[in-house]
Amino acid sequence: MERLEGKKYRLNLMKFLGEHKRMMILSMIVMLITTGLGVVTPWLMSFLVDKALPKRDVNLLVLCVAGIAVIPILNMLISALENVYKSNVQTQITVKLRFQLLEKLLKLSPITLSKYQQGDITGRLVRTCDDISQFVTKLLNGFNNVISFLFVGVVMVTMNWKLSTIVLFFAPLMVYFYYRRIRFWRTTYKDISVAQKEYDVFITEVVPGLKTVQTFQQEQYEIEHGQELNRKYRKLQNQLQKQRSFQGRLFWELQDSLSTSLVYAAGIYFIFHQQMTIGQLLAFTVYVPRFYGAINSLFVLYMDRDQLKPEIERYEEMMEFPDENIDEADAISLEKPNGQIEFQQVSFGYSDERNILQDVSFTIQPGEFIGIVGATGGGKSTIIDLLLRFGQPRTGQILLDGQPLASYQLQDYRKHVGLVPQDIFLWNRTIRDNLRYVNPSSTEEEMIQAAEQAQLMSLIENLPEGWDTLIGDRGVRLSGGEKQRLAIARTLLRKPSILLLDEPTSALDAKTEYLLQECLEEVYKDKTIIVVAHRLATIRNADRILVVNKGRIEESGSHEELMAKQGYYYDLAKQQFQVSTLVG
Ligand SMILES: Nc1ncnc2c1ncn2[C@@H]1O[C@H](COP(=O)(O)OP(=O)(O)OP(=O)(O)O)[C@@H](O)[C@H]1O
Repeated sequence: MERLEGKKYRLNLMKFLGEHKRMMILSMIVMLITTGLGVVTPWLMSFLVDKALPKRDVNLLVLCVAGIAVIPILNMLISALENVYKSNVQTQITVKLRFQLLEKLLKLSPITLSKYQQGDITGRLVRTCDDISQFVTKLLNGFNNVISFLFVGVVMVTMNWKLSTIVLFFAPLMVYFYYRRIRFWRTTYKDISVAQKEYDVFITEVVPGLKTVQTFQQEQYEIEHGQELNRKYRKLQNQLQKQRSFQGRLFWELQDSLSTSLVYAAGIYFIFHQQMTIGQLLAFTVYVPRFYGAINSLFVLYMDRDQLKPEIERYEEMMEFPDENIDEADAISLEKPNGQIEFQQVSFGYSDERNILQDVSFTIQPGEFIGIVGATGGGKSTIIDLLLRFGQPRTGQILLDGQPLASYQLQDYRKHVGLVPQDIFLWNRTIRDNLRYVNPSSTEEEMIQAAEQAQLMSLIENLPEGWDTLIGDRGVRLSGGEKQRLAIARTLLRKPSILLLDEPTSALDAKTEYLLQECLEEVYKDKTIIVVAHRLATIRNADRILVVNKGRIEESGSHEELMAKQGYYYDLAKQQFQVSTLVG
């Protein structure tokens, strides 16, 4: 299925900060204070050496020493406060990013999402959001560094502009170094992001697949596979960290010692020529590493931004998908459908290369019970998917009560359609909660009625905790047939006007299937029912049977008509039943 062109989505990280103005302002104030305090200490030191000491002014001396002692404590307290604010902002941004992405995912069709691996989606929903929000708070540190850089710069220039000019000598060198390195590291960042995704996918597959792993004794293979993925990730991370810390650290130390030596040499020269005081030189020895430290941190922030880029792109890619579960501007509401469904030359494919359904046309009258059978992979479930509006026909159209399906408000339409899918999904909640999920306002009587219709009551009555039994992940504590009956009861509780059942009884014994069918036919005699089945017994009583093969309707008619035709259906039946008993 071709991807619809979505609007470009760009994550504006600054906007996130803007949305937390109060906290940002507080954080900024705290940062200004801490940066200011950081500048005051060296200034007090120079004051102590140049003014208090020569004058032997005890009061001034005590004041300077007290200031030098108290400022770090104040700094620490204020920084702790700032950290609390920052982590608060970070949590809020994580929640917002996750929620925004979840909201988007819920607007996409399962067909679109089937192109992605589950682990990849979970990774985006959790880790990617965490990484992004962590970076957003690092941006606050970036402001801190800019302020520190400007503050220290201004104080240095005011103190001694000549020495300040010499100090700046190393700045272009630093810019050049980082410029070269950043370009080199960029590829590694991408590889790390891919390796992370691979591990996410592996772990989300291996846990639900535990039964398969153990049955086929592939534990060792999975351990080795997991180790291999981890090794790859660790190797890339180590390589990057080694380069970042070793090359970065080496350059930083070199630059630090050279600039400090130059400051000392030039400073002593200026002192000899009475162009500078000893106190000022002392202050410079503290300011210079702080000045370059701020520049260094800004580059580190830039590198972190680079590292985060693939993650941001992963997030944006998902957000760029156009919403699929939205209505046309003039969509009409649907009070209660009669249930007449018409496929008019419908073609559909999941990818551009191949059509799964080809020119499919049929009409279902209100209240008809339709069976769909055919070879595996022929497109039966795809017909159900289209009826649920998970995809749009590539050509042709589907009508409900004479109107295009797409012209109805989607939420309205889906209210009237009930599905029992082939691949049943149940929540790890109680039986009661699984039923209530589809109709929270249902009464106890309605739930019992749905359970009775789905032949589920015998199960509930035999469970020690009855309705309040927890059924495990995806209903793992239930048998296949029990899951199917619970899924049927759940759908019946919705009281849909159109009932779609995709292999609903494949795991049931013949007697239970018979009882269920009797019940369904009775309850749904005036409603439209479409049942996809491989077992022909399931649809034998249908008003009409559509035989789907390779994306086309090969035959259609009642069981008797199709048997008499001796075509595709007859061959299918021959494989399943004693032909003589059926024809008779
Ligand atoms: N989400 C998807 N993405 C890509 N291809 C898909 C997707 N779902 C189904 N297909 C392909 O579409 C074809 C028809 O699938 P469909 O599930 O409709 O067949 P079916 O007749 O219901 O088969 P079965 O009887 O085995 O359930 C298959 O070849 C299948 O591989």
